Amino acid sequence: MEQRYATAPQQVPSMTTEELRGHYLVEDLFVADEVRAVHSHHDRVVLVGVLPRTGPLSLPAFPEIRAERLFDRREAGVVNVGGAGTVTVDGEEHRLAPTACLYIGRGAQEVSFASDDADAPAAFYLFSAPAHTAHPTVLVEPGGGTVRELGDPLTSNRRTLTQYIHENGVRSCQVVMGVTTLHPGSMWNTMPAHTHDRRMEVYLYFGLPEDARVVHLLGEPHETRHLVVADRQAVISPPWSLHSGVGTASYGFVWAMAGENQSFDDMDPHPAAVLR
Ligand SMILES: O=C[C@H](O)[C@@H](O)CC(=O)C(=O)O
Ligand SMILES: [Zn+2]
Repeated sequence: MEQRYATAPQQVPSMTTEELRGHYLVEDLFVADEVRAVHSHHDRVVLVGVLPRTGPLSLPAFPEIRAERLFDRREAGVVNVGGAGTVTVDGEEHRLAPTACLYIGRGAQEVSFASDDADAPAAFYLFSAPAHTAHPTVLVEPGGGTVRELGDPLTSNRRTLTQYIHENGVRSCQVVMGVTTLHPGSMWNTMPAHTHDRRMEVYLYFGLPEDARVVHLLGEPHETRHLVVADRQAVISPPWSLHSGVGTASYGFVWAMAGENQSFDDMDPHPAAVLR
């Protein structure tokens, strides 16, 4: 488990490109036949990437959190950003089609992952946060959550946002999670941009062609920086950072938050004209 300690906005102006990427970009979460984990100390979120190709993979113990199992004190949302596959939680198999979401509640013991087809392997993305109680493990089929249509083709930001784990959907302690997919020809996400100082957030970009990139904006609204992001890379947004991006091709992303509240609309807008 890689440790990413929390950062303050005052650090951002002096960071080089490499430093910005080292703090906020997760480049290699999905490696064939491996389980990779990154611990962001912003709200103690753990990101895990699991890419089972030649056989099933089990979720290991992570000594850094001093627990026998990841779910001893935690919950997680899982979204499959690869081909179809299966997540088995304490003997119960859950089949995840591409972009399906599985919530795993506190107390789960044995968790394993498998792909249907080694030539189109599943890619399971876990977003885990500390949990004070156990909510039931629930599967949501692709598009099965609360759907919001956002943006306009004229501003190149027409997109479909699906909330899976949220206040009025699958229950959790902290995790709020969903998937946004851009319509063909639309390239901008989350513009106008926003911050939510009560929650951190992570975007995992997927479905981006190999030679395309997303230019992702971060930082305080009056002091923005950018990261050039490839497919299946994640960006950590501290609560004080905006998070928005534009692709050189269209794409989707898994967004997930944890923190003080689960109120999706508790956000402060920052129109384009105020950004610096
Ligand atoms: O706080 C909410 C998150 O940033 C995302 O849900 C926004 C998003 O997916 C979008 O505008 O497309
Ligand atoms: Zn947000």
